[in-house]
Amino acid sequence: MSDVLLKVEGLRKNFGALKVTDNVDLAVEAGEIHALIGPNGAGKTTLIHQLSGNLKSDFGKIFFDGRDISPLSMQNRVHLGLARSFQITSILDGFSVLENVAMAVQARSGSSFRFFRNASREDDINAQASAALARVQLADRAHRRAGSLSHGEKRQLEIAIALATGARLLLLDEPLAGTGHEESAVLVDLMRSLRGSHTLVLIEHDMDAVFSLADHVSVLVYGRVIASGEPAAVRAHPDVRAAYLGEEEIA
Ligand SMILES: Nc1ncnc2c1ncn2[C@@H]1O[C@H](COP(=O)(O)OP(=O)(O)OP(=O)(O)O)[C@@H](O)[C@H]1O
Repeated sequence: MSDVLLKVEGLRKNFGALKVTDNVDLAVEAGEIHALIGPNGAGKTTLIHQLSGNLKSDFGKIFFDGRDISPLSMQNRVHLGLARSFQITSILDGFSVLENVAMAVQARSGSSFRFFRNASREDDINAQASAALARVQLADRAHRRAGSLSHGEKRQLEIAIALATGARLLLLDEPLAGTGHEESAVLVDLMRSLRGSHTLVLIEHDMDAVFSLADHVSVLVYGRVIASGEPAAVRAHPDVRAAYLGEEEIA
């Protein structure tokens, strides 16, 4: 039985005369890894901006857990559990890795904490931050300066920060961009480990990673979804093969 967490209906965004996203429908099931692929300029990043609330849509609706979130700000969407990594989070290089995550926990808890002593509140925040770091395999870096992390570790930290905001659905814009082979393998394992407990929507150009990771692939071309389904079916789709001719290798 399907359990759709994110549903998109007829979403559009024009920049002047350019239809950047054009009547996009999507259904993302809870717990799945859903990859958005498509040639350069297809509208993938714009769509992610629309989903996160960073960009207002011209038409269409977005439902998150059954609720119409189309009118909500990015901040309100984050509160509901929809977070865009690599955008809402900016790592503060001068703070420790743990402090970076603790700030996200604190931002989520806001004034809802009712502790008598500050120390117990701080302990609780640090415990939650440590749990998020353990989840992304960065526990041993907790007390390092965030600025000293490698590029791949910073991406792991960004995911920990998104988890610490209480995100149920993570929007990831090219999580593997700029990572080396080993870093990329760590991040792929990390994303795979989140399957089930979290829902991931990711844009990715690394087709090997996409087809090894994704449960569902949607293909955007000129702002339209030309195919959406299980990876094997999407890969074999003639329109998809035609769209990728001369682009990235999809086979
Ligand atoms: N703010 C903007 N104003 C005008 N045009 C824009 C704006 N943002 C994006 N575009 C245009 O919209 C189209 C889609 O851009 P978008 O970045 O969403 O594509 P993409 O699929 O993410 O591409 P890539 O894979 O290269 O990152 C492009 O032609 C781009 O030039």
